[in-house]
Amino acid sequence: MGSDKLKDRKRKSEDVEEEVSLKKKSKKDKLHKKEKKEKKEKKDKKHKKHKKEREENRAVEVEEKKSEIEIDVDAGEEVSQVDADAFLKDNEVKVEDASNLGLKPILSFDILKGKIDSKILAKISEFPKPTPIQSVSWPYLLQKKDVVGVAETGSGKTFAFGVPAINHILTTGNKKDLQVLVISPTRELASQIYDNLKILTDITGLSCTCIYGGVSKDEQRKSVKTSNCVIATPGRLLDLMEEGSINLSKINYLVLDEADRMLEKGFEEDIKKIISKTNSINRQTLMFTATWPKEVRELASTFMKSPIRISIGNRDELSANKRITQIVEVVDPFNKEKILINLLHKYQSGKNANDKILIFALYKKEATRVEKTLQYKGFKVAAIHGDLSQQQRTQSLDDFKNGKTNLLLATDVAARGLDIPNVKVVINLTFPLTIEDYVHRIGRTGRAGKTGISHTLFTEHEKHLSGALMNVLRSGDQPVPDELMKFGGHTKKKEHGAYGAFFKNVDMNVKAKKIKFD
Ligand SMILES: Nc1ncnc2c1ncn2[C@@H]1O[C@H](COP(=O)(O)OP(=O)(O)OP(=O)(O)O)[C@@H](O)[C@H]1O
Repeated sequence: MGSDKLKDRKRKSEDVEEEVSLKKKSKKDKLHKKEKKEKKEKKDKKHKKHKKEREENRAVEVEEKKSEIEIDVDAGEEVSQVDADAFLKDNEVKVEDASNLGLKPILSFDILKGKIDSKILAKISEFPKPTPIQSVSWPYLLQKKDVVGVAETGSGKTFAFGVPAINHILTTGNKKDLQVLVISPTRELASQIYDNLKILTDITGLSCTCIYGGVSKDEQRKSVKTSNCVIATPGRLLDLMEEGSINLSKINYLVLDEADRMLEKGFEEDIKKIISKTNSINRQTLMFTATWPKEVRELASTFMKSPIRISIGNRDELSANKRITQIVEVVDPFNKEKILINLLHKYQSGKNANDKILIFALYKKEATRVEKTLQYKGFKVAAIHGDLSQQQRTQSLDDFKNGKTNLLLATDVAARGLDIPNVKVVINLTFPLTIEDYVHRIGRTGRAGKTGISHTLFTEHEKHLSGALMNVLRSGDQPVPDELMKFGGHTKKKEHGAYGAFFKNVDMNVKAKKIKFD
């Protein structure tokens, strides 16, 4: 009997165990099923989302095809072949165009009559004639081609991409959509491009927004909702994208201004993320710059469809604008500030007492120190560098532009693109980290056909760039000082002798550029 009871208890306990195990199994099964169901739902949802996106893109494509106006902007009969050839030769224009369209340049604004919006045309016709980069790029851009435009500093690249951009909104897709995006490396440059494009959007009843960091997001979030055109720096743009305040899916005209800088390490990943959210099917992509190093060309082509490559002046060799007189003085690094003060007295004396001078330092700390020294010596100087608030930066630039101060001390944040009227002299107190930056810095003078002077203090710390600098001097028909030649033909990119390589992402593994000597 005892053993029966034991058996019974054992059986019961086994039953309970089995039941528990069954329950566990069923629970596991249920969980598994639930997981499977959730996974399937997630997959379906993703699939549906992609399908919807594809359909939307296709709809945009169809819509655009329907509303696209064929613009025949070849200057055709209006410019004779002889005149076109002479123009291309005189301006050393190179057009690499795999499809051999061979469009003639637009040599006068009249040729654009009936081909672009009349209000835009009236506005730009306030200039005497298109600049060479405008003449050559407009026919291709108005035919919706991808274009890489390389032309010297101050040669009117902003309207080269800006005029077709605003005309594009008027002739393509839905006029309410956000179609044009211009990306720029600095806040000041974004704001300047905005000022230029806003002239065109205002007269055509369109809307434009500028997006950059250092200021409140609220206004930007609001105005982007009703904008057709956005000019942005990458950081703030990504910020607004991530929080869902801006949708780039209808962007079909994308410009990278200062394109080589935008494709450098440090910006590259951001740019990839941004571009991936634009309309990949119908996007016209443009890259404009004054310097186009080989290192970035391959990466650039991954974002473009059979781009037409236009260069004005011989841009294969890195060269500066020829209207700039380039003076290079080899100096002892410890004497630089004393020499600077003498130079300021020299360039701002007599009838030139009010001339605008832009001084470049390499680092924020250096700029702050030199600013204090200059103030102590009685100079009225404004400054732009990364340690200042956006409000202070904007104020400094405004004061310099409107002549409240005639001295501006800046880091490379002001090297590219800034169009400040009548800068007479650029002084490089400390040489930049790359030769491209040198070309951009000195390009703040000698703009829009004017002449200018650049005065560079070169020290042994920068001797690795002496060869590259000599080439730029030679290609600009400028004398090469004997003291510079003493450094030989070094062309290797390496960290700055005095400050190291902490200015920006400098890839020390990148092979040195091969630069030929005469
Ligand atoms: N067709 C034109 N004729 C005369 N001036 C022009 C013309 N188009 C633009 N400009 C003026 O030329 C100046 C320089 O133009 P912009 O700032 O576009 O130069 P950029 O080529 O972009 O220079 P950077 O390489 O330094 O960015 C501006 O003040 C602009 O208003």
